[in-house]
Amino acid sequence: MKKYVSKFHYLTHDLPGFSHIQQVQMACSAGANWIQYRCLTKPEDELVDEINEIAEICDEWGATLIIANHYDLIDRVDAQGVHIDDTDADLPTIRKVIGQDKTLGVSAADTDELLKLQSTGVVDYYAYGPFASVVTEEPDGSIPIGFNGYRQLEKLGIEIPVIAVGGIQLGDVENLLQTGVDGIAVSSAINLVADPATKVKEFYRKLY
Ligand SMILES: Cc1ncc(COP(=O)(O)OP(=O)(O)O)c(N)n1
Ligand SMILES: Cc1ncsc1CCOP(=O)(O)O
Ligand SMILES: [Mg+2]
Repeated sequence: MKKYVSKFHYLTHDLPGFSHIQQVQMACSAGANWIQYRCLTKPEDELVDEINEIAEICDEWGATLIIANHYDLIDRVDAQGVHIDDTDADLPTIRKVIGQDKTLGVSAADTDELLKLQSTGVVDYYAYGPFASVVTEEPDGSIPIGFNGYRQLEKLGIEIPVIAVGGIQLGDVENLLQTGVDGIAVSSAINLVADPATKVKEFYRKLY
């Protein structure tokens, strides 16, 4: 079943003084229609409450909610899908756990990983990156893909939407879209600036 995947994925981030809930309120009210809750710090019981509070905000604004990694929580939260950052995860099992109706996105860092994901037949979109260096993370050895890397996608015969991610700034959007990617995912370029809501709107204006 082919599912709708937005051109713009807004990712929350663990930040002092700007909670995930505040981030989602900001993004939805600025027009974001696809929110990924990416919390790497909280225990499970706190996650469930926070995700359900965020789900209410998303419902109010008509935004899709994806949760990063915690697919095992899917029956306890009102989210429309899951993003898995580990390409080596047992994706067919994860698909079984979440069911056919939920969206399943997975990260890939090179073309071999993309092809491996494609061979599973259970993934709805690929997040391919990092595009450039990611300021909020310790270096993990990933080689930035850059515009040229995304231009190679056409030759690979990838049939599922590819979302560029990692270190994307507003000024990169036009050129990224010309490479053939289906969309972009952004966290830092929005969450770390003084006026994040204006930045969300600027990303939308570049994308549509
Ligand atoms: C849309 C999207 N892309 C990437 C990630 C996470 O990035 P990744 O580097 O694959 O994983 P971690 O840094 O979280 O280990 C994401 N969550 N969503
Ligand atoms: C944390 C992370 N690591 C690789 S992609 C990604 C998500 C967002 O990257 P950015 O914060 O640069 O938009
Ligand atoms: Mg990473």
